[in-house]
Amino acid sequence: MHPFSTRHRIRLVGAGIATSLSPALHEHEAAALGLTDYRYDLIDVAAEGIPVDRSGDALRQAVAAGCTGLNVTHPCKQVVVDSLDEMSGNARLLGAVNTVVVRDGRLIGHNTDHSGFLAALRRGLPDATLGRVVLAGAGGAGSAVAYALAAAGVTDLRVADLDPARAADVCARLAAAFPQTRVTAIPLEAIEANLEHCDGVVNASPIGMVGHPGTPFDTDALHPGLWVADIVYRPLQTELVAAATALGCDVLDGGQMLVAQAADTFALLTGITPDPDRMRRHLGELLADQCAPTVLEESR
Ligand SMILES: NC(=O)C1=CN([C@@H]2O[C@H](COP(=O)(O)OP(=O)(O)OC[C@H]3O[C@@H](n4cnc5c(N)ncnc54)[C@H](O)[C@@H]3O)[C@@H](O)[C@H]2O)C=CC1
Ligand SMILES: O=C1C[C@@](O)(C(=O)O)C[C@@H](O)[C@@H]1O
Repeated sequence: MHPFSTRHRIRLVGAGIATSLSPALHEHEAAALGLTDYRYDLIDVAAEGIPVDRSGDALRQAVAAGCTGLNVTHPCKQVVVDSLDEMSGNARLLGAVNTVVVRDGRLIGHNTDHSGFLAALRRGLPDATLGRVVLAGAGGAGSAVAYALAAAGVTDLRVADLDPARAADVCARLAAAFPQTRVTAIPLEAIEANLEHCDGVVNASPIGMVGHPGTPFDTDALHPGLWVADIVYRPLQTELVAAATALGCDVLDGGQMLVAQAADTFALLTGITPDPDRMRRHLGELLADQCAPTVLEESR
């Protein structure tokens, strides 16, 4: 029997997600593929007064109420891990989940943030030198980005987080999985000094997203030889992306990763491989509707 149903009730669990473009991206792609019974809705734990440490319960309640698959986002990706029945190898190694597949009532955690970032990096910055790279933010998405950077061949990765224990945890996990990559936790205030001798920098902290204005470090430390990636996509043109673009750096915005991780999640949930080019075009249209100038548009 085919393990995939034709009825899909997908939920995104997270806080402050009202402006997420995932519902539109998923539903548009489903319709284009002829999946007429595909709905993607939000469970905003902040708006619904659900404490973050109970987000795993929210996830199970959603499944009991008929939900057939989930995305999980900030700040729940690590918290929900203990509520799952099973995890993919990558998700277990990362200790973070952004996709939950439901099979016979069992909740199986996956992580498409790492495959999504890797695909985005390869597509958006194909010539990036992958020697020494600084990563700001080691939360749910940051740990996945760190994994992708090590998998891409970065030889010296320096990780900073507001919470130094998180940076140390990601470094410990990666050191075991990627012995060829030197992985070091650095203090937040050391980012600028480290950038001087780096090839690239990635922001995987929420700084720059709607509700978290600013940049994760002083952009005076940027230099034109540096490639700059930001995974924040609301807005696409973060202050960091704007400063790096103005300086002539090679830049990757968060839209590329958004599409790539959504495509990987869609395939896990439906068993059908979506068309990432169509999804990218649709994201461009959604952002144009919001009157946002996009680097994604220019790179199409
Ligand atoms: N483009 C895409 O497809 C994706 C985008 N994102 C975005 O990435 C951001 C982070 O998401 P998650 O990792 O899920 O959140 P999270 O809450 O799990 O982790 C955020 C981490 O950033 C750290 N942090 C906060 N301020 C910082 C600063 N100034 N410098 C360094 N670290 C700092 C926090 O301590 C925490 O460890 C969000 O804006 C989210 O929307 C996340 C996943 C995919
Ligand atoms: O964290 C993110 C971003 C996202 O939550 C969104 O905003 O649409 C969708 C999630 O799948 C992904 O892991």
